[in-house]
Amino acid sequence: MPASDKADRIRTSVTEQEALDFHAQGRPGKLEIAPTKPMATQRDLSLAYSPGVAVPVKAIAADPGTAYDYTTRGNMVAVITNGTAILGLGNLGALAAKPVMEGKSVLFKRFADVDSIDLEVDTENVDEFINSVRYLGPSFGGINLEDIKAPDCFIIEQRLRELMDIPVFHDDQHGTAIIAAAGLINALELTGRDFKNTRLVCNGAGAAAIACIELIKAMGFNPENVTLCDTKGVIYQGRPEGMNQWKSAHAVKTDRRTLAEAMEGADVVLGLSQKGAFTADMIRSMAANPIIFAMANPDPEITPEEVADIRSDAIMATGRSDYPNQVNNVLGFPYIFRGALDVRASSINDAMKIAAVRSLAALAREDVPDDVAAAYQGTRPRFGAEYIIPVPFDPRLISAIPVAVAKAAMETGVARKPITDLDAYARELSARRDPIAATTQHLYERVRNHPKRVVFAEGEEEQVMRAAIAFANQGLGTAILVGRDDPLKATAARAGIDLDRPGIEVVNARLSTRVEAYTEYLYSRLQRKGYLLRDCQRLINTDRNHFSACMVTLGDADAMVTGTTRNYSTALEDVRRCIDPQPGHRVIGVSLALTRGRTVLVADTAVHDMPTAEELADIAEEAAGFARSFGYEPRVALLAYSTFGHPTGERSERLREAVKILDTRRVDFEYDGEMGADVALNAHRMEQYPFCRLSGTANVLVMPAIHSASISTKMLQELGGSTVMGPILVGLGKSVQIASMGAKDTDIVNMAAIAAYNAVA
Ligand SMILES: NC(=O)C1=CN([C@@H]2O[C@H](COP(=O)(O)OP(=O)(O)OC[C@H]3O[C@@H](n4cnc5c(N)ncnc54)[C@H](OP(=O)(O)O)[C@@H]3O)[C@@H](O)[C@H]2O)C=CC1
Ligand SMILES: CC(=O)C(=O)O
Ligand SMILES: [Mg+2]
Repeated sequence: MPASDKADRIRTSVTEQEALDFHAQGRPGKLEIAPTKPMATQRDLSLAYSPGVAVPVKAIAADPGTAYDYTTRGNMVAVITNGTAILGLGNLGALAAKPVMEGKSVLFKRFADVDSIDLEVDTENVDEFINSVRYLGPSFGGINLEDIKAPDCFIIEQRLRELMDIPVFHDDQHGTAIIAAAGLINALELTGRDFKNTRLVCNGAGAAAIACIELIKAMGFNPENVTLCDTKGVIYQGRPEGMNQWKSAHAVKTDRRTLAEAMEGADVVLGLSQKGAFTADMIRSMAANPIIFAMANPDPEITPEEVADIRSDAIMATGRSDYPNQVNNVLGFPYIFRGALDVRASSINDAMKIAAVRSLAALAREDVPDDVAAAYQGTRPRFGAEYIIPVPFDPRLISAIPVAVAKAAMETGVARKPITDLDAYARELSARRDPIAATTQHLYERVRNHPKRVVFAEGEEEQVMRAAIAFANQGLGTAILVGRDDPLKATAARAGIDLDRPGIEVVNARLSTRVEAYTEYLYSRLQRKGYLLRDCQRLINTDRNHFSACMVTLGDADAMVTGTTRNYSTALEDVRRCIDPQPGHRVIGVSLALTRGRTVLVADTAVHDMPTAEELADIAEEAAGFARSFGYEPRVALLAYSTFGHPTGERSERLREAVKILDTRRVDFEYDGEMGADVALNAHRMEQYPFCRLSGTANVLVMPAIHSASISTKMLQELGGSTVMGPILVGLGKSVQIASMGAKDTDIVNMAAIAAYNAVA
């Protein structure tokens, strides 16, 4: 497949409206602060606040190191900017930088469980900025400077490093340099080049660019072979205009004056400048097998499609997440600070940065194990031109990079709390990562690689239209909206939604040429169940669930999503009138409960009211199969209020019976029960039953009945802070998902994506 086709296929897009809606919906912005201690009783108040709080105050006054034990300091990083170089958008001011800084803060949390707050300082005066930050040291374990223009950023970072005793790290400089260096090491290896003889051009001579070339030179890259360019062209020795001391340090003796001249015959070009800075002719003039890192955000110096149109021998990377090879500092800052915080480092030094580079470069060369493959684009990546660097969702990053950084900090004497057992530390780190990212990433990427036609049965609803557009825009396939023309158009017009776009189809049941075929099909199924032909005609003409389910059954769509306007059970009955279970399967609902560091699947949350022992065994089998399809190796616990026979009771008997039935079926997954939820989910509690056959805590929970399934998942969601996806329908002969009544557009897209995923052969 030509590279440009591949890039088109992989690239996703979001509309400007979607980006605004995403930020505005619910609580505006992307962050909130949540307490970590209960504040429920008079006693809590006495401990958290006066008088109890005085005790840690005195302890910290006596020994400042204990602030790490008694306050948030040890896991708290400030993301600080003045908005003078926001991405590649330029100087748009402190306030406009806030969405990016909130974004960096949530990435800290999402990827490395580092708590973070954004601070926008409204001054372009270097001294004022330094003074605003220097006194904030007691509040934080680290300072991540962001999007401050060069050369101010060099002075600011240097002075704050001298003034503060916690890590001060300018992400655009060092974060970018670390990732670019790791990608470069791998790209050089793949093209048979080395640090000595490779000729590199760097376009941009600001924060990111200067740090990148300083780091690679520090790692051994031949300085004579590096040409730096800025808006005025090549930075040559003696250039009079647009210079500063940081540029001068990298000025070279050369007759070349323009970027185009510099790039002629170059092996590598790093873009840390602005959208569109590289032309086709420049790329054409580069050496064979050129390495092109177009890292400007949000739009690169040249797109992978444009490069692919010119030449097929390039290794291409951008700063964006929707192309292969994302060279972006998101791969670095969460993990570098994780490691630095965990050893209470006083700074982030060169050894720690180089350790991060090597760790990242090495990870891309390793085989991708099964449980990690899920984070990649449907297919398992292999070290090569389209995979020179891990993706941000790679779950190995959290256990690899912080360990390397912490180790380097200890070796260079900046660790104030060394870690003795680094293996145990690596294991702890894995548990800090929220698994939802890898799960959903895998699902979306698989569908993107196999786009589907999904019918959205309730097409007249505004949130369904928005979901359909998001589905199509994300490259998941074609969204078919079912609805009557007039109300559909009226709702779209009122909501300002334009449905006339690629990837969206509208089908009106009354006008469809397929009505007769659907009616005949439905009548063949229902004629012995008391339905007349005219009843079936009415169902097809007027009921969108029946019409849509028949579309899927008769091959006019691959999958269906419904549920926002009806009760779950009503929608399910409608669908089941048209679609049978998969042969040999039982239809059940599985909910995914995602809590920090852990995912559990709960079944049956949708169909069986009070299952028999036989049905419970079926549910266990269906749920285990579903777990595998999502990349989890199932450990199934059949739950009850009792554990292995105590206390005795009739309800637990059914679960015990189900375990015996599974024994006779010789299934190929781990299961045991009956047991309480505490035993299933807590390794120490499980140890009290050494005969328990599960090799670890359960990740699939079979509930004794629908009420306990529903109550427990809803409690997890409301009280436990879990994200719950589902119920996801499993076992139907065609792929249908039912969203919950009143679901928002993002929930509906998720359900549509799951429906499409299940339709992928
Ligand atoms: N992928 C990633 O992880 C990251 C990417 N970046 C991207 O790098 C770019 C620069 O960011 P940063 O270093 O923080 O910003 P700075 O403001 O510090 O530096 C910008 C530099 O780019 C130069 N420049 C701007 N336009 C052009 C052009 N058309 N041709 C040549 N040089 C140009 C400027 O030249 P002059 O000195 O003459 O004004 C300046 O040297 C941005 O697009 C940003 O998004 C940054 C950090 C991380
Ligand atoms: C990624 C980043 O930090 C930037 O583009 O500025
Ligand atoms: Mg930045």
